[in-house]
Amino acid sequence: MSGLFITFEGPEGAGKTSIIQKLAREMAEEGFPVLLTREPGGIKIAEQIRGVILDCDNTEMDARTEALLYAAARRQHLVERVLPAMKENKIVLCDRFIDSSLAYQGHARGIGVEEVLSINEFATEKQMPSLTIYFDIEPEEGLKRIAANNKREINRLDQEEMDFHHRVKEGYDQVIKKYRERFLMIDASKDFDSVYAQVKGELTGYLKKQGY
Ligand SMILES: Nc1ncnc2c1ncn2[C@@H]1O[C@H](COP(=O)(O)OP(=O)(O)OP(=O)(O)O)[C@@H](O)[C@H]1O
Ligand SMILES: Cc1cn([C@H]2C[C@H](O)[C@@H](COP(=O)(O)O)O2)c(=O)[nH]c1=O
Repeated sequence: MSGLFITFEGPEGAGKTSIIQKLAREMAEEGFPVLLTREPGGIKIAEQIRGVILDCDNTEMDARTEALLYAAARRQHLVERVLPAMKENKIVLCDRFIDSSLAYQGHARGIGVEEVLSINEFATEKQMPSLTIYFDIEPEEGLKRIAANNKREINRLDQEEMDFHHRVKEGYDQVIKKYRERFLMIDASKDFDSVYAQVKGELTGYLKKQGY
């Protein structure tokens, strides 16, 4: 398989989506073969599953049902969008992937990181990103940013209590320890331009090492 699969992770409101959108635009202008996509979603079936998972009315959803729905959306998105793009030598930039499931469902929901990893290994046939850029921010700060953005729709997971968001951060800390060599850490608490410069600098260095 050629191409590159790069994922972006972090708690709610860390700034991933805004930064990656600008990054993808600039990289495309510079001639890089970039594909920007997201999870859950990115293609029709996965966007439909996203609707079910994030619907604020679905408060009765069981934690394992939630984990399976994320894994199902991931499977379809991987085979329909990510892998074909990689075959065409594209650089796939994906807003969230398996690490979100390990942190949110595995740790924060209490299912267990290894249990959630095993259903995801089934879903992905062990396809992992080559690089993951982690947006490091305290949950309170990220949620404050979301609250200040009146265009952003609040979803079912945003509405979880503060303890849940702290457990998500703890979950990410575990995942980063487990896969240390794949992660690049970004201080996402800084202003937008500083965060963008950090991400662009790190990614450019990585792409050079990969022969781009
Ligand atoms: N460095 C920054 N400083 C202050 N505000 C920011 C910064 N980066 C992004 N924002 C703003 O914070 C809000 C959340 O950003 P964004 O949607 O990009 O985060 P996200 O990590 O994708 O969140 P989520 O995963 O919850 O969707 C937006 O209103 C965005 O404009
Ligand atoms: C992939 C994935 C996502 N989540 C959570 C994380 C967020 O709360 C939402 C997605 O919303 P965003 O605005 O696109 O970040 O879903 C999760 O719990 N598990 C996952 O695998």
